[in-house]
Amino acid sequence: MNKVYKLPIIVIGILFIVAFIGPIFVPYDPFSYDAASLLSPSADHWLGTNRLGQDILSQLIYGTRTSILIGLCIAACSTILVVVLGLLAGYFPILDKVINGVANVLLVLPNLLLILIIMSFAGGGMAQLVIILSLLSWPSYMRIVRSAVLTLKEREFVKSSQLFGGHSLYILRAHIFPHLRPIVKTKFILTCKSAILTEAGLAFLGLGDPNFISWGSMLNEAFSQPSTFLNSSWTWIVIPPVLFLTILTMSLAFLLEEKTKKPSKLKKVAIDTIQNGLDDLAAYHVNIAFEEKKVVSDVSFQIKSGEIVSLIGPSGSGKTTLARAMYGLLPTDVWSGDIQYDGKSVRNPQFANDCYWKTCAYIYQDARSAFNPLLKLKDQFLEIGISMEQSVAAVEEVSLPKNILEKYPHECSGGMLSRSLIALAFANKPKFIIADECTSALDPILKKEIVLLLEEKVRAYNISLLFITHDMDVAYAISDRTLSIVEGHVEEEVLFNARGSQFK
Ligand SMILES: Nc1ncnc2c1ncn2[C@@H]1O[C@H](COP(=O)(O)OP(=O)(O)OP(=O)(O)O)[C@@H](O)[C@H]1O
Repeated sequence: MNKVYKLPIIVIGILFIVAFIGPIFVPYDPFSYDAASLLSPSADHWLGTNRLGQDILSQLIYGTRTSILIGLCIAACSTILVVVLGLLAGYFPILDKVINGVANVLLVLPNLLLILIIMSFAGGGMAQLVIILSLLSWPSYMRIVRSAVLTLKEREFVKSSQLFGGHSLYILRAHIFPHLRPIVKTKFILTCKSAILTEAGLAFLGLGDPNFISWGSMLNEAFSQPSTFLNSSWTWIVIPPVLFLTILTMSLAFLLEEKTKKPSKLKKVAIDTIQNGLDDLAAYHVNIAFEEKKVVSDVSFQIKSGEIVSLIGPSGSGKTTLARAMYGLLPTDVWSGDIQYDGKSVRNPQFANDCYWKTCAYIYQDARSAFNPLLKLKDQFLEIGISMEQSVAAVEEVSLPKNILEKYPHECSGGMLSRSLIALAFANKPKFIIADECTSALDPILKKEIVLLLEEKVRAYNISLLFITHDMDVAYAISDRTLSIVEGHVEEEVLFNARGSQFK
């Protein structure tokens, strides 16, 4: 586990123990005035006493409990409001106007002023504070949850659950809420932090609940005497509550750091001296594992300039995983070995900048999800660094009309998008292309068309192609060689004169 992630958990754990077990062991009643005023730290009073003769250590321990309880109560109430109202507003259009309207009103109100006025008139009780802060702190995050729900309810898995007759509450709980967990976690932690700070601020201003000791009320008491900073008493009456407040709020902020995933158990294999000549695509001793599960074992192969090699294998054998590693799309800690294009390693952080769409291109399995739905196709062509004229030439080369560049992906058919993706891959005339089951979603006629187009272009420009498929016919029809992958092991099957089988 990441150290930055672990430390705040330990600190917060210790503060919880102090808050909930500490009061059992406190040496003095935090409200009693029995001791002398402003005693410096000693064996009797470890952190000294304040102006009223109250024990600072006992107050600090009770203050920790108050701050943590306030933070947890407000964060829980506010987060429940955010989730429930956000789900209802996003999923049921009829409730959206009402909930959104209330949120809009609350968002324009000056919160701090409102809290000060209400706390002054309501007497500053803890219950009032929890209610006011919970009611004022939900609108902004509710809007985020609502937007996420609006997007999620258009996704296919939600639509199909609706078609199967799923009840709205079931869909909200099982299909939508799990996607909101990162937002909910962030909201809970940030609200907890700001509630602790707000309570401390109000108590410091003298608007806290007089029945509870809090870090803010300790500071209020410390600053109520003009001589605080004229002698050394500030070191034991000001520093402890400020330090605890800082430590707790900083730990909460760091709690938002992402936990690193468990690293996969891959042995680093020493790579032999690089043997591939230029113009080769080479994989050396590639091993891929996700946590405990090994997906690809010690795979090595080379593809020479202009060669078409198919990687075939049953579903789940590791084809896509290997292809993703070959294009540098997998995190480097889940795979070992090396993969090189023209002697350039995908492990090099500069590889993506220097080579993507220039030296090598990748044709994704699903053309529709490869394009950004909010950008016209022309913007996505220009993104790879070619001019408008080159984009027009690229689409015309795959027999598409040039006006397709003015369309958004949703205005194109699956076949048009597959052709566009091929046009994009060939636009810079790269030396290598990896095509990952790029025809799997197409009907047989279109599949044949796209495969033959791909082969024609690859041969015409002498490009090396790694074609991933589980369709043997297609593999035999267009490849110079096939590699078959079974349970993560690659075996080579050389084919002579195989091209021209029944696929054509
Ligand atoms: N991110 C991941 N975490 C854990 N396991 C994964 C991950 N990605 C893939 N796998 C596992 O790796 C194995 C190979 O998956 P992969 O998608 O490479 O298969 P495939 O040969 O391309 O299958 P298909 O032809 O059905 O697409 C599967 O068992 C899969 O569960």
